[in-house]
Amino acid sequence: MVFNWFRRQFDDRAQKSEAKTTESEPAQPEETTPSAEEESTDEEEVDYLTWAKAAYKNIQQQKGVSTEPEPEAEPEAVEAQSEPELEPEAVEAEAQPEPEAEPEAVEAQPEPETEPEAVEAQPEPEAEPEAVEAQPEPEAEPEAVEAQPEPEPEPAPTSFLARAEAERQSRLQRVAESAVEVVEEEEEFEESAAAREIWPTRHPELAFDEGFLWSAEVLAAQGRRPDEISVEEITWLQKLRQGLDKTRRSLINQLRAIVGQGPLNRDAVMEIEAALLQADVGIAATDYIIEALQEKMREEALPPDLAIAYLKRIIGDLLDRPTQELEKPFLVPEKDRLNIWLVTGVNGAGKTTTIGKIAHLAKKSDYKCLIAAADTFRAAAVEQMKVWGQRSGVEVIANPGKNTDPAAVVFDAIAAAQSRGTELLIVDTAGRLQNKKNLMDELSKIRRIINKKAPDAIVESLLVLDATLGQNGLNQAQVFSEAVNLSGAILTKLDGTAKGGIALAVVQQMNLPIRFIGAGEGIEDLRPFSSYEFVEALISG
Ligand SMILES: Nc1nc2c(ncn2[C@@H]2O[C@H](COP(=O)(O)OP(=O)(O)OP(=O)(O)O)[C@@H](O)[C@H]2O)c(=O)[nH]1
Repeated sequence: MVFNWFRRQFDDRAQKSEAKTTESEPAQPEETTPSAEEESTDEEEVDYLTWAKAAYKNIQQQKGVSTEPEPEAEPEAVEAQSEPELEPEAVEAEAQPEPEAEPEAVEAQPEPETEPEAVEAQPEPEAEPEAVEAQPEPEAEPEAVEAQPEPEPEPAPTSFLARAEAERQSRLQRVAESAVEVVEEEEEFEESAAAREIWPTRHPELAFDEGFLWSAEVLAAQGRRPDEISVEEITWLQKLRQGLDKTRRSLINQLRAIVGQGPLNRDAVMEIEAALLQADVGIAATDYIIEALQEKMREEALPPDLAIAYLKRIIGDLLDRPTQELEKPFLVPEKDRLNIWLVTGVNGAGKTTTIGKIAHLAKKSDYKCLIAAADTFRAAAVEQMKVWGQRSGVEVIANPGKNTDPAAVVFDAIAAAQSRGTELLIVDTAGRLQNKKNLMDELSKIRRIINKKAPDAIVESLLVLDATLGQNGLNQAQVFSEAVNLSGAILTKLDGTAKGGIALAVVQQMNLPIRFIGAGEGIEDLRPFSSYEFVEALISG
């Protein structure tokens, strides 16, 4: 059973549920944004806590039972590689991925047959002990399980800010208590003979802390199961949240201050408008959000917490709009068929890095993947692409000559893909903007070659946009959308920018679905875009 990182599900489960969906309606959307009414209650938080503990144990177990070479070795190797000074030989030696290592690490997850008890047991707090006992950990402590659910009902504070602070404090208290339990369990585990054997394979950096709990809540809220969560998913969410920190701080602090004053009024809405514009949400998307808020306010007075929940919902719906039209929440390459993803964008936007990261996801998800290095314009681009190919373990088709015709490289790459049964061919393209006519000619020639040589392929044209450029990036995007029929956008460098709101502008102004987001230079720092996760990372407290 292979985890499909594009679909964010195990492949066989996704296929089964798709089959079920076509048989029996109504269909459940893959991504659901909880309504304001569904916002977390104390009771749900306790469930999340149980969920988080189960996920944490599962992750430790995945690392523990693995008899394969260190799975941690890969990200470390990759981090080391991102130094540009690294010797190509060293990269080659370190980057040669153990092809079996990852799938087996995935297989090492608990068998689905053992899951039903755990899954059934979760929603009922009474059933919790079985859920925890069902974890195949001999040292699961009954005392620890009994000690778990002790949420004291708290006196309802009067203002929103006071209530939020009280909730936060009580939650931190519970997290701290749970962390103690988990640490105690870890200590006992550490003392056992089995643990001494496997201890080095554990993830010392993965702490059961507030960040872990937040990530767990976000995954649980999307219907994910604790037994299918891997350390990469948790660390990615933590990274995303950390990356959006600057945007969140400026946006959320202002929103908090505004909505904390009581039911929304005209002045408050104007202040929200200013906060959105400062986060580079753009005029069109801001107008849309504010109009939706005002309409809701005309219907009913919104208390502060509902106003925030409603705002999250509006933003989530806006981000989902293009994918709802396509009825495809994620961009998933079709198996047993040639998918060609043409990656465009200006120099420096992060195309090469992004292609390397996507190739890595494809490899991890068991796709037969190939890269075409068709940016023949910039001298070092092909070499750079080859380094990323080595990192991800994906072959790069390139033409060794200087200033070769990019369309010829694509022609060769398609031929290679067809003869090898490749499922995903990712094409790197030149990003020069100085000469718009050349760019358009080049891209349309590549497109013609694809249409002619691979008429049955599923083709996507993806635009890579540097989020740190904010609204300026959108002007560049416009040029590319004139040159090639874009089908999606990829936002890079979301880490450390205060302009994360650009995601909303891309959707609203270009009507392009965001397909992936990048939040770092490492090979694991890119994931399929989830509006729910993005909004939670952007607007969570
Ligand atoms: N912080 C951060 N840096 C990134 C991210 N994606 C790419 N970069 C960095 O951005 C720089 C440019 O990335 P490239 O992948 O070379 O960009 P490109 O679009 O291929 O540029 P050319 O090769 O010049 O066409 C590199 O230093 C990358 O490490 C990201 O998500 N976060």
